[in-house]
Amino acid sequence: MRWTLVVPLKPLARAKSRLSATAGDGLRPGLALAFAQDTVAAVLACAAVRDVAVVTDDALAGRELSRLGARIVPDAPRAGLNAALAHAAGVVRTARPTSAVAALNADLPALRPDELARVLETAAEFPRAFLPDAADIGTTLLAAAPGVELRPVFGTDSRARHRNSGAVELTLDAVDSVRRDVDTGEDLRAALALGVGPRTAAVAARLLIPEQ
Ligand SMILES: Nc1nc2c(ncn2[C@@H]2O[C@H](COP(=O)(O)OP(=O)(O)OP(=O)(O)O)[C@@H](O)[C@H]2O)c(=O)[nH]1
Ligand SMILES: C=C(OP(=O)(O)O)C(=O)O
Repeated sequence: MRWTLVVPLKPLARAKSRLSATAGDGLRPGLALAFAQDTVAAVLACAAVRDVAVVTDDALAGRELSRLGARIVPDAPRAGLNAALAHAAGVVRTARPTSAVAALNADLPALRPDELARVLETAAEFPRAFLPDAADIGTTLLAAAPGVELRPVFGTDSRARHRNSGAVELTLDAVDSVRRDVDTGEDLRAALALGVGPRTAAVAARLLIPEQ
């Protein structure tokens, strides 16, 4: 089974607010874009993925991510993350009615295509399945088989909320890169230790080595 992935991204100026102690206003939007670029590049390199739609109203991110090969879906109905994901899943299914669809966060700069492929292969065994984040509190991926509605409930305590919604929790070993979302400075250090993509590495180098 090959998948269509839906990746949500807020406007860069507002993204990654919890990284403000690590990256000032000058660098944070670029860091959020670098995370999204490295995430989308890894998704597009994954053999289990047919195509990627990024849900965003950010013009710069839209240009840069479509250059990588993503389709850009405008953020509608502008009622937050879950409404945007549900809308985008509907849009991609209009084009491909029988597609398996998965939502994946845009803040996975250490993402490895082979690990994503293993997660998607396992998700394909269930109508709906999700992968908890590295902290075991949130969610990095929510998958729906062909013909099954995505019904996303990302946000606070989304691991419990996705479990309560009937989605199957995936408990795989050695898929750390798919679970390693970056919300804080400590998360960024953990992602750097796993090994991040080239765009995040370049911005992180500027963060850690201040310019003269
Ligand atoms: N399209 C879209 N994406 C969103 C929206 N809200 C959040 N996202 C994206 O969903 C994922 C998780 O978002 P959050 O944790 O709420 O925000 P964040 O920018 O990652 O981090 P904080 O600002 O620190 O909360 C990220 O990929 C965000 O860019 C929204 O309203 N629309
Ligand atoms: C929105 C979520 O991600 P974050 O950890 O970035 O808040 C979530 O885990 O449901």
